[in-house]
Amino acid sequence: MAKTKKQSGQLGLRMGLKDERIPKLFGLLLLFISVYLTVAFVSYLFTWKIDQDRVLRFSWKLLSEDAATVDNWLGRLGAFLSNFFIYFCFGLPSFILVYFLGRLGLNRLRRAPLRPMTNLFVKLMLFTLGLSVLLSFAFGSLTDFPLGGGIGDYLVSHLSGVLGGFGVILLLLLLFGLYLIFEARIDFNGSPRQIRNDVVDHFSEMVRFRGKPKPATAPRTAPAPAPPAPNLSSPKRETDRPQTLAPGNHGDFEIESPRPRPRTLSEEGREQLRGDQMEMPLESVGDLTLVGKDPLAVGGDNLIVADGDEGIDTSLAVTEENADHSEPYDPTADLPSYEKPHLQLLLEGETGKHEVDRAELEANKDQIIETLLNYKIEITKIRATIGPTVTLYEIVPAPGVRISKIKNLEDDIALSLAALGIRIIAPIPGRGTIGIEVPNKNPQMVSMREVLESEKFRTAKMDIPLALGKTIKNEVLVADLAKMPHLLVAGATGQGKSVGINSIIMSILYKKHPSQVKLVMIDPKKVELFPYAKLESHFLAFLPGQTEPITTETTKVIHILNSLCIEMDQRYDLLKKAAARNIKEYNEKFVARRLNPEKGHKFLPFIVLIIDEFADLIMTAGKEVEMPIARLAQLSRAVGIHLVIATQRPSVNIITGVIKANFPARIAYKVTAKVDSRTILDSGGADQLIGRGDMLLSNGGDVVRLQGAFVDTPEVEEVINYIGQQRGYVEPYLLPEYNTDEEMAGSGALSYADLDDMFEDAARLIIQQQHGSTSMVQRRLKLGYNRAGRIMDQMEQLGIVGPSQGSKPREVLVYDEMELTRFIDDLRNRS
Ligand SMILES: Nc1ncnc2c1ncn2[C@@H]1O[C@H](COP(=O)(O)OP(=O)(O)OP(=O)(O)O)[C@@H](O)[C@H]1O
Repeated sequence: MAKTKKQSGQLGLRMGLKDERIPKLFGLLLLFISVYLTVAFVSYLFTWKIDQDRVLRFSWKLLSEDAATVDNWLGRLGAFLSNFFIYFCFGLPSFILVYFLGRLGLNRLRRAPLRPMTNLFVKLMLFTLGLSVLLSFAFGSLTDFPLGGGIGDYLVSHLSGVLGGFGVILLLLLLFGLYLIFEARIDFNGSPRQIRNDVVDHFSEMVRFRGKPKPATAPRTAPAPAPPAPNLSSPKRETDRPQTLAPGNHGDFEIESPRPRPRTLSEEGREQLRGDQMEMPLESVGDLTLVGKDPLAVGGDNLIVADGDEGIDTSLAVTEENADHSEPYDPTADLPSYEKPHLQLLLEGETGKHEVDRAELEANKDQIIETLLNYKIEITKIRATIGPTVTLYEIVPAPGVRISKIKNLEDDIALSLAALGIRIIAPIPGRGTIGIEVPNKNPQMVSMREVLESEKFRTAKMDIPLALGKTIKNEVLVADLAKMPHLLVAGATGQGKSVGINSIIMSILYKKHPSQVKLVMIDPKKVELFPYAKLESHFLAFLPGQTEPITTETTKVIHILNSLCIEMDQRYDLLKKAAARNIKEYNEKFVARRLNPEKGHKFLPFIVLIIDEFADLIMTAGKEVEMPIARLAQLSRAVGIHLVIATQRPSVNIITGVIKANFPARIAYKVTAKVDSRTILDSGGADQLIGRGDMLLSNGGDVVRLQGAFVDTPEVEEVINYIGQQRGYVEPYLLPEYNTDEEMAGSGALSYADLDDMFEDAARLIIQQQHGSTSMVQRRLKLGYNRAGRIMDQMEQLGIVGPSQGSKPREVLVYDEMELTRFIDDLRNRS
């Protein structure tokens, strides 16, 4: 009994020490001390002359001597401590130590690992000493103030005795040089400007010191020009308005606050119209209701499908490491100086042009009513919602009127309204009303800039937010590509598809750091995406040895698609090892340092594959392209690989059943025939669009009409240049090597029949264990020495393991079992 009590007492003690409140308390105390000393030191700068005599006279007894008065703002303790540190120790650089105390306090409060603090302490201590010497040496004789403190003065007098004054200067320079080489690791190969930039970067980084140690494997970034200053001379559309961002905050959506642009009368009128909710009897003159809710926005945000990631088998043992709550891993730390593009690089939207005057509304409404009456369709109410390019008239038919009847009159109504692009939605899903969309006489262009600066986009907490355009209700629609999870874009030529692709890419570039998203670009037409090649060392991913980062040739495309499949398999493997269901969970674990990089774990960026025009690919390579696309589309969602594929040939031999089945989210621009619309959306509608970025977005059935955001090629180039000029990764993001069948066949003249019966088991074992040892195969599979040796040789011939290395195990060259299965299937098919 006594023993149990003792045990529980120990347990209590242990729990007490482990109690996370203790380091926090300690941290708070340190912070207090740091603030206290800062104030005392600052006060010392003003009061040192008055206080010094008293402090020196009383020494530490000052603290207990009530009669002694001092001027320091923090009393006798403040006077004593500041005198001690500044006068006796380090002079002005004492502030550096106070800074360190503050950092340590924060570190304890956050319960981050202590090791970086030790490093920081050593660094700052040396820096403090060096600075004390420098100050004493250079300015000590100019003032009575103890600039370098007692220690600085002592070292200077001692050193200058030994080395002479000039010797001290040389010594200081030597120390600085050593610091640059060993600590700042400055590369002296660059131009003087680059070296200077690197030094400045280093020191500013140190002062900012985020305490996030770079991962051991982090590539060192090459010296490159510092990020360019914001381009203040970027072109403006129409008006040359003042800058709206504070310098230095470019692209930082949180702090950027656009100045409200001057409103035009017509805009104000519109706003008011939109705000109004008027329901009037039909007979009255202005019997229009302007609604505030978008009846069509059945999609809206709902477009983003619920997060039902296809889970993977997580039964494997969890290999969690570093459960000691170290400081989170910061994927952006490899490129800390990267600045997202700022909004001034884009043109401002047109203003004052988009008038929808009341007369137009009334005329359209009257005509709709009249036309319907001609066909004996009575209605009880009509409401209008004005969008950027079209106005939606929502009508409530009189009881007893069949909806199909109205639907059949679509062409007649269009004819009588003498306008192109009438689209009838009968009924509007979930509302039981009928929608008639009529194009506005003066359509409004939706600029990329206004959608990017919208609150919705700026605050979007999505994995891959895409600001696609504005809905009929003039609301910016932001969709998450990660949840779509792939996007098929189609439309006749010249209707806005390329602009749409650019706006998708812009959304990503404006929101994401290069460590978070990688783009794989395929452009068989060779003209659309080539400007993005400049993002090679920032955002692009491609194959090793690929000279052009944007893939244009069909054979290379096949390689890259298969390589992405391998990347997908490898990612699944990593997820499985980490017992994570999807990339989000995986990265969360990695960031929390619960996955060990030494076991192959790494932060996984999202990968977005963009194919601008896949028609030619399907025509020339058929299944070879279609199959990997389908495989990726089916499986890649959970591992963060998303596809955006576009075509201007929306026919069934291009948008095949296989492709359609795997792309629930689709965008249709204007097409010429209803059948094309059906091919893309499974319904008509795209043939009635008006072009120039007018589009329908469908996600698993819901269809939303949008006016796509417009971004012009020069704007795109500005943004690309802004990013391209910044320092990038030394190593671009490379996809796994893909060996073609011929290459694999060359790896050995072995046929499937030649393989030992136990070959597959042995290969699986080796791959699972990632350990190429013959004796392990022997032992685990109960095989004789010779047979196991033969199997190993066969594996070597097939490139599964490397050559024998004497007594050491062979290198395992195949990473996961899926790859092995592919290997074996290929062999089997060939024989
Ligand atoms: N969102 C938009 N807002 C306003 N105008 C647009 C928009 N998108 C496209 N346009 C207009 O339509 C023209 C053609 O657009 P775009 O080049 O994107 O078409 P496309 O379908 O890609 O053509 P192609 O298939 O020949 O490449 C643009 O130059 C522009 O004038």
